[in-house]
Amino acid sequence: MDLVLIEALKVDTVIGVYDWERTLTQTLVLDLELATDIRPAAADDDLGKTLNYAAISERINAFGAEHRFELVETFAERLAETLRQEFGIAWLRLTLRKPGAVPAARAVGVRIERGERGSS
Ligand SMILES: Nc1nc2c(c(=O)[nH]1)N=C([C@H](O)[C@@H](O)CO)CN2
Repeated sequence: MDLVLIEALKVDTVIGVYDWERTLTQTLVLDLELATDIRPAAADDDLGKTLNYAAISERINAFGAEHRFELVETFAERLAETLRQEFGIAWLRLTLRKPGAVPAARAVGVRIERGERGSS
């Protein structure tokens, strides 16, 4: 199975468990690997036959503006569900980093994989 990639996408959102975090916007950094078969799009040179990484990136930014979760786990899980439903993504790997959350670390976060990854 082939992959469409989105790397180091910055997403502004209200996120965090502490009171001070409920009053401001923070920036998450997302990496996504999205399984698809790129051959139909490549054969016809047709964007309509693949996953449009620009449209998906816009949707992720809108998702960040729409929601105010406490946990990065919740953001990742709900975003994965939304993208799989809306874009028909069979399998994805999502890495979500919250830079600055732990000052001694470059970033902290979660990585999830959802769906069935095809074999061809
Ligand atoms: N596993 C998690 N641990 C923590 C989270 C989280 O979302 N998942 N969040 C926080 C705080 O919001 C932190 O980011 C503030 O700096 C702490 N631990």
